[in-house]
Amino acid sequence: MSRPVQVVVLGAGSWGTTVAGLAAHNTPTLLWSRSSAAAEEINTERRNSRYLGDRELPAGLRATDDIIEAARAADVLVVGVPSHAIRSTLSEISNEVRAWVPVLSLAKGLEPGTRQRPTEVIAECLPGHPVGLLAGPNIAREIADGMAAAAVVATQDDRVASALQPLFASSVFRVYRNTDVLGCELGGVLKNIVAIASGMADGLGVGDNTRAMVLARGLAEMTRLGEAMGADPRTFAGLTGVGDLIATCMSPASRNRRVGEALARGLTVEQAVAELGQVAEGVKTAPTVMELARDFDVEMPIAAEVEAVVAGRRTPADAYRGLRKVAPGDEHDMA
Ligand SMILES: NC(=O)C1=CN([C@@H]2O[C@H](COP(=O)(O)OP(=O)(O)OC[C@H]3O[C@@H](n4cnc5c(N)ncnc54)[C@H](OP(=O)(O)O)[C@@H]3O)[C@@H](O)[C@H]2O)C=CC1
Ligand SMILES: O=C(CO)COP(=O)(O)O
Repeated sequence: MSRPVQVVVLGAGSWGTTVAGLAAHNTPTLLWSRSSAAAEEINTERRNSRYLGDRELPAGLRATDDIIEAARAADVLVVGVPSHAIRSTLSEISNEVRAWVPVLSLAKGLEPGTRQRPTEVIAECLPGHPVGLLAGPNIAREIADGMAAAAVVATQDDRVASALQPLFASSVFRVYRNTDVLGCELGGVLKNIVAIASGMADGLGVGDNTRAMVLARGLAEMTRLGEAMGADPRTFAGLTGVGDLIATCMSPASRNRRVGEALARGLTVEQAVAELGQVAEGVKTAPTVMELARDFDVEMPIAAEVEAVVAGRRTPADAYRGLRKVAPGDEHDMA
């Protein structure tokens, strides 16, 4: 009789812990935290109080602070640390993960400096492994509370995604497949920038029409850059595109949206991030996205204003005044 698949999740933040909880309902799951106190709390109290409050974690979930033990145990490796920490985390275990173990990214940012997507960083750190991602409109706390949601496993080889789907799925967590890894990954990355713009709009007290305009034109920017980079434009109309955009721009729990709101309240970006105490990937990713927009010659006026605010060159109110100056052309064209 074959033994069950061992899932290992690296990173015990809000989403890493939640995904580990999903997997633990289906198969043995080990969660690595760099904090021994957090690992102990998960093992003894079945809670990760810093990130998920009092929510109870499944009994089958085990945690460790030993990354070598975790890497060696993995039949499936899930990378749940923020984008800027993927390379340093995987460099510790590059010789420890068995050949052919599939690796799934949860991250929704770009690596500063290299401009690489998480799956590209993973492929460099763990060459030869099938690499993909799990993404979609997935606010961690709602899923940890058992509310219904859907996500996408994206891998180039559809057979790998088919094998991974049931490890994370449940009666309330639907897992779809998509072979457009680039499009799915960019959707998750780019919606964070629009969510900062949406939070700024809410902080400035705009109405629902303005909010809808930011979402619709933000989606147009995401799709334009994605298509220019080689993604399938249809992907942006799906869960990892417009789906994640809506969830992140509307949810009071979204960290990127909350950063935008804090900026509109007059906080500096450093103060906004400190107030949050969790990762908001859009802050670090905004300048990198603008570099890509220039390289691929794509107009991204909303992302440009967000980048200017995050860099401290513009106030949120000025950014919104700036957006009003963009001449509206054909809806399907550039700006
Ligand atoms: N939260 C959500 O709803 C969702 C998040 N995501 C994405 O998942 C990724 C992780 O986010 P999330 O779990 O929410 O983030 P959190 O801020 O909640 O947690 C980050 C985790 O990564 C660890 N970490 C941070 N820096 C390092 C480092 N340099 N080396 C090793 N570990 C590190 C933290 O450890 P410590 O606690 O010790 O600081 C913590 O365990 C992000 O890319 C995010 O965009 C995707 C979908 C949903
Ligand atoms: O990606 C997310 C939901 O799908 C979480 O968004 P935040 O990182 O803004 O909280």
